Amino acid sequence: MSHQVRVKICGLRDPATARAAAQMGADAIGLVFYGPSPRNVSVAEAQAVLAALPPFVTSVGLFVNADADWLRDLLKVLPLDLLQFHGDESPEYCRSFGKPWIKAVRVKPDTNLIEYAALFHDARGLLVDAFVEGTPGGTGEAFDWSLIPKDLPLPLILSGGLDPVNVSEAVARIAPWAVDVSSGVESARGVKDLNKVAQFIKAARHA
Ligand SMILES: O=C(O)c1ccccc1NCC(=O)[C@H](O)[C@H](O)COP(=O)(O)O
Repeated sequence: MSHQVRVKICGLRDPATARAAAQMGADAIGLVFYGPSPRNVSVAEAQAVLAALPPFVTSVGLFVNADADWLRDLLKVLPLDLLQFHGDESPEYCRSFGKPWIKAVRVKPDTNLIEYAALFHDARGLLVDAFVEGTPGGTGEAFDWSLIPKDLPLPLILSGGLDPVNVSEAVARIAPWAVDVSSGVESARGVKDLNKVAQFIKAARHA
């Protein structure tokens, strides 16, 4: 039996937008903790977003080679459900926080996703994203989906350049466990457009 694809809206920064995205049917929301990103949030902003979420919506924190002590301290004051690692983190680092986590892989033509899945075997899923030199994520760029093997042994989260127009084809072709979007539902970098969020969720679910 096929599952209904889960939808994660990434890079939310304020409580009203996060709550609206959840009410539109988002299964998960992502909070970016990466200073150079236009979607970076402070601890206080993240706390406000979490407080505004209805139940059964997964809160995901995104990190890029974050200092382990800093992240441990963050988790004492921010009850994130899931950690998403976007840098060069090792499997040992990822599992050291005692929280469920997923690993992002930025796919190049020679990337072996089966090897990544073996290396990060205790991740809850593998998020595949476009490789863009110098930018660890949220680029709005897609990659060649034919590089994704059909027999990946971890739940696949497809991201990279998805938008309300291409997401239904992506779901139909790849059948991922979940889709993840940021730029494709924005009106400007870091500014979510709720009409696009609604269109994206509808298109993903009706693929
Ligand atoms: O969104 C960011 O600015 C970001 C910065 C650093 C690491 C990861 C980041 N985003 C990660 C995401 O989960 C995005 O949803 C994913 O990369 C897809 O982004 P997009 O192509 O813009 O939809």
